[in-house]
Amino acid sequence: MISVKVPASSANLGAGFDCMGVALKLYNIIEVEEIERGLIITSSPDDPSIAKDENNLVFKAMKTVFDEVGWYPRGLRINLINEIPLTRGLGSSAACISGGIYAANLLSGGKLSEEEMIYLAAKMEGHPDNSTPAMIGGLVFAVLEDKKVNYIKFVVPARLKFAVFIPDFQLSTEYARNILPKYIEFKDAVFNIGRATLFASAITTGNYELLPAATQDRLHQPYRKKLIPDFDKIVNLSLEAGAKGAFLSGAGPSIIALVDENYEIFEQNVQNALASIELAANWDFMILEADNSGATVFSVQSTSLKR
Ligand SMILES: Nc1ncnc2c1ncn2[C@@H]1O[C@H](COP(=O)(O)OP(=O)(O)OP(=O)(O)O)[C@@H](O)[C@H]1O
Ligand SMILES: N[C@@H](CCO)C(=O)O
Repeated sequence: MISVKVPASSANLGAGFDCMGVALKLYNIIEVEEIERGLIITSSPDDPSIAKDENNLVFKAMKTVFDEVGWYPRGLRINLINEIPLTRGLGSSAACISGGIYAANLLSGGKLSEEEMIYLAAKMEGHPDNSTPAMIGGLVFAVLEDKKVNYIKFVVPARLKFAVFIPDFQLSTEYARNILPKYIEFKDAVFNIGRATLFASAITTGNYELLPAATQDRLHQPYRKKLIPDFDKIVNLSLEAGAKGAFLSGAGPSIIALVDENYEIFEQNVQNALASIELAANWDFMILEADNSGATVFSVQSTSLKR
């Protein structure tokens, strides 16, 4: 059996719609082994929305690899141990896709290169901003081209923390993409190009004082925040508590605030604020560091059946 550990991820990071994302230290484990016949999928904790047949996202990702390399297991057992909350904007689908591709490549003899796996994952997800950090870790700037992903990975220092607010409701990426406008105004495009560029420079040079300005967005948040009644309250309480910027995580509904040093004081301020204001949803709150490793092998016992 092969066990693969794959991180959660947060896409967009404010202005970088579909091109910036970071892996986070919150993980799913995907255990796979070849069996004599059939497909057996188990999951813990279980969730009715997790398919146990060929429609399972991990299986579908694995199958893209088997089709690509022309090797198929006789049968397959997949066990999923899920820590990443589903459909909350923390890259649960990208973890399934990148982790499934990574596991299938190991099971089928490691024929694909890292670049090929990154491309397959981005193509399947439709954009590379979750799948690439889930595959290789770090904070990634990435663009999906015709046959490859062009990307740069930045190793995030432990000093930068990601305060994650997760509500008790789901918002599917598909729905949150469908409500976006087909066209945007030229001035809004200019607004975002400036902020995304500033963000990349600020993050890589450690100039965190620029982050409150650099995390502003006009491409997706103004439309999506209407689906998240507490959005402004959470962003404002984070900034008042000392965050260096706060934004929607991926397609939402989770919200992330960036925190530099003094994160214990920030955490205390946020807990006090959460206890004292009225919110429409219940929000879980946790402080995470970036994961700089991406998908990794957790353990390998035997791989595939003898042929
Ligand atoms: N552990 C899992 N096992 C199987 N399928 C999963 C698992 N986690 C997520 N999925 C699938 O992915 C879907 C959620 O994907 P979606 O893109 O809507 O949200 P997300 O990836 O959590 O958020 P975002 O892309 O904004 O970060 C679920 O409905 C389910 O079909
Ligand atoms: N960039 C994507 C991330 C969600 O998967 C979006 O915002 O729709």
